[in-house]
Amino acid sequence: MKILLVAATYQEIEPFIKKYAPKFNTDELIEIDNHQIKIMITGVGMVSTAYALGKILALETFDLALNVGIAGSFYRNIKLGQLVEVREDILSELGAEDDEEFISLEELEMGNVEFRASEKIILREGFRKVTAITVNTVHGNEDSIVQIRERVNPTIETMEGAAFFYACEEAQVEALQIRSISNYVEKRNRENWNLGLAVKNLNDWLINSLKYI
Ligand SMILES: O=C(O)c1cccc(C(=O)CC[C@H]2O[C@@H](n3cnc4c(=O)[nH]cnc43)[C@H](O)[C@@H]2O)c1
Repeated sequence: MKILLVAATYQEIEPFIKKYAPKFNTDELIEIDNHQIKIMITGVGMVSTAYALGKILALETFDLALNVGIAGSFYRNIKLGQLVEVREDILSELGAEDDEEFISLEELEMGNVEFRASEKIILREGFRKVTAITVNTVHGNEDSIVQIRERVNPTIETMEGAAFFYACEEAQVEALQIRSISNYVEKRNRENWNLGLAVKNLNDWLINSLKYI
């Protein structure tokens, strides 16, 4: 299978790159068992993700695009360092304010804001399946966290996932998204993040289990 492995930053998949592509360059095709894997680092956020994906998917075909990275969880029953599989991802900020109310782009009949993972490619791991939102501004304020929980009730949030699914849907490429929880969505406190554990667990999975897809 030809797989496009997509991460926002080099650091999130550094252990995997150091093991399989120590002289990492973006054109390299890595061979792991029966797979050929191309790595793409998009930069943080929806705009850079959509641009990077749009560019490569216009030129090359892939059997699967796999978006990996860290994420924040709205739920404390998901442990820091736990891997989750995003099945549905929502562009929760795309719409209009109507005084106290929010009207989504979908309700405005101007486009889709919900994107789904591939139904065809099923991972053997029993990762918790979650609904994500994709945001430009990481939630870090108690009032805005209450509001988004009431309006959407997402399980996790990232800054890229829905843009990734959107680009893959447009290019008709099967897409999966695996995230490792680095922090809880709460009033901003970077000291509570466990980036090291999240990156380690994500990369242990990539190194040991990518071959089983
Ligand atoms: O220090 C900050 O306040 C801050 C603001 C914006 C971005 C960051 C990052 O560290 C990049 C986040 C990176 O990881 C994903 N991520 C991880 N946790 C969250 C979250 O709670 N909410 C949204 N995204 C998150 C995200 O996909 C980025 O790629 C720090």
